[in-house]
Amino acid sequence: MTETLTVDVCVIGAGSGGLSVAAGAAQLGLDVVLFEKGEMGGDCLNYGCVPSKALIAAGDKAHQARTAGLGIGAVEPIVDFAAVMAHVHRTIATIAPVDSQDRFEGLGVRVIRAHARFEDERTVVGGDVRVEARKVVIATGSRAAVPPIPGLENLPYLTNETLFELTEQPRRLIVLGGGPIGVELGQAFQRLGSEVVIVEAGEILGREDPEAVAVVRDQLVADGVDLRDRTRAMRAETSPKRTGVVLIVEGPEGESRIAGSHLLVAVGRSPSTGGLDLDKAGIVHDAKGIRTDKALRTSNRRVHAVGDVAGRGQFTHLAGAHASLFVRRAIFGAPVNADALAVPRVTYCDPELATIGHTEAEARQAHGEDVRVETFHFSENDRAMAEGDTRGLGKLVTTKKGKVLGVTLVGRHAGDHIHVWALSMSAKLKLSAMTGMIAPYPTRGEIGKRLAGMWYTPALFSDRTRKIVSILKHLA
Ligand SMILES: Cc1cc2nc3c(=O)[nH]c(=O)nc-3n(C[C@H](O)[C@H](O)[C@H](O)COP(=O)(O)OP(=O)(O)OC[C@H]3O[C@@H](n4cnc5c(N)ncnc54)[C@H](O)[C@@H]3O)c2cc1C
Ligand SMILES: NC(=O)c1ccc[n+]([C@@H]2O[C@H](COP(=O)([O-])OP(=O)(O)OC[C@H]3O[C@@H](n4cnc5c(N)ncnc54)[C@H](O)[C@@H]3O)[C@@H](O)[C@H]2O)c1
Repeated sequence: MTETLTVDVCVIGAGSGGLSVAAGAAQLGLDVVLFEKGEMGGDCLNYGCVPSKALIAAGDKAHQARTAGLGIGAVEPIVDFAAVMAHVHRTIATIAPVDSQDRFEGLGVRVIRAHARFEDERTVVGGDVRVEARKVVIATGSRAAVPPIPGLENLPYLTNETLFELTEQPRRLIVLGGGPIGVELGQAFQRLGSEVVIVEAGEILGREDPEAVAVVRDQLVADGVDLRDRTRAMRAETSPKRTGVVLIVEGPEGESRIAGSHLLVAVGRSPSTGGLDLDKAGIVHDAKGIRTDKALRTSNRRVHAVGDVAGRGQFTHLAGAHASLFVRRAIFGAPVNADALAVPRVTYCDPELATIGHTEAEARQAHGEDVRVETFHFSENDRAMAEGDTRGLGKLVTTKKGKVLGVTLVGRHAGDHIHVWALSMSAKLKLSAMTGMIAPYPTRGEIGKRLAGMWYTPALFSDRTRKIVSILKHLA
């Protein structure tokens, strides 16, 4: 028998976005229903950020052993793949209680483990429950896009949803797609001892600053990854002995065959809108996701969309930011603007590549001549020298008046050093705030202050300043 609930907020999807909405709304005293058809925690916890970072950490350990240096002898590490995967799953299990049904029920949320869909403009149904809500939030995320490559459908290819279930280490892993997923996981598997080939239709990490990508590329090549840029997959076949896969590709040198024991498809994501019956609720959507305005409202004014499904970027921290915009707008009525968020992104390869705002190329396209770029290399950072790892650089992109348009950092722990720029951009701080900050020495984080300092250097040590100093000297 169907139970009917009337609530304040109905959330569909218990991933990064949906859980943040549900927790926020419930803790503010609202009645909340949360539908989840799969695992609590969604992609990030179960098939995305968490397992991938755990795997990358194991790959990093293997790499450190193999390369050591600074007077420490390198050794070829013994990789116990089953133990590595046990670490991956232990990490998921350790974090899982934060996203669990128990925790959310403890917060007062009614959690329904079922597929949800719209029955009409104001009703959501799932399992044995019909929900009428003042506000509905769609937070159904995204899934790996599978390209229409002839033969692929007949192969046991991997995606992020199946990769972390592997019990045997791939001997030779073909990674289709050189975006963040392909590069992060490709490098991790190579370092764990698999042979990895990355097949990329354009350039790897094509959205990022080419100078920064070159640093990552050099490391991937040094690790032994076989990088095939500007290479398109034309067909896929089972290998002659049926023990693996063969990808027939067209690259700069013409057509060739790449054989592998496994194939990982990582060519982007498709919004999870299937089976929601969005049309019954009058919700406009397309291949990029559900269309939303700057308050994340869909074409049905009762319904909002947050996270990957909103087609505005695919990051856990962005889904979280969307959730907080929803709470501010829909619950407190405050004005919000999802188009104006300063969203950092980090690819957790080694060295890490972190960006916020415009790259240099994007800034030049948007601002023409009104662009200044300062570049500082880790080869001039004392901590990097002490650690014997001077790979990488930072780039600060501003207008000629000093408005920060974007920052790119590539280097060890770059993801931790982009935070200060995320604060600077979200709080719209002046560059002088960065030079006025005392940065502890010696840290890689000093790169932020150095970049800002470089921006002022020409004006500070100019003839005009010298003249002022000379006048002040005589007045003193
Ligand atoms: C390999 C990989 C690595 C990643 N690494 C990072 C990283 O390091 N940092 C980062 O910021 N981002 C990373 N991401 C991206 C990040 O995982 C996503 O941006 C994030 O999970 C999006 O959250 P979400 O809430 O929008 O969707 P999801 O986490 O996908 O959650 C959506 C939930 O909705 C459920 N659902 C769908 N349809 C229905 C329905 N009809 N009824 C009920 N439930 C439904 C799904 O089962 C799912 O649990 C990574 C992604 C991948 C694939
Ligand atoms: N560290 C992180 O924050 C992190 C990590 C992983 C994923 N993510 C999120 O997930 C999203 C999806 O990642 P992704 O790497 O799957 O997608 P992506 O869209 O970022 O990159 C996919 C790559 O595959 C290439 N490609 C597309 N079709 C191809 C084909 N047929 N043959 C060869 N190459 C092809 C594209 O040129 C592109 O470079 C990311 O954009 C990011 O938002 C974030």
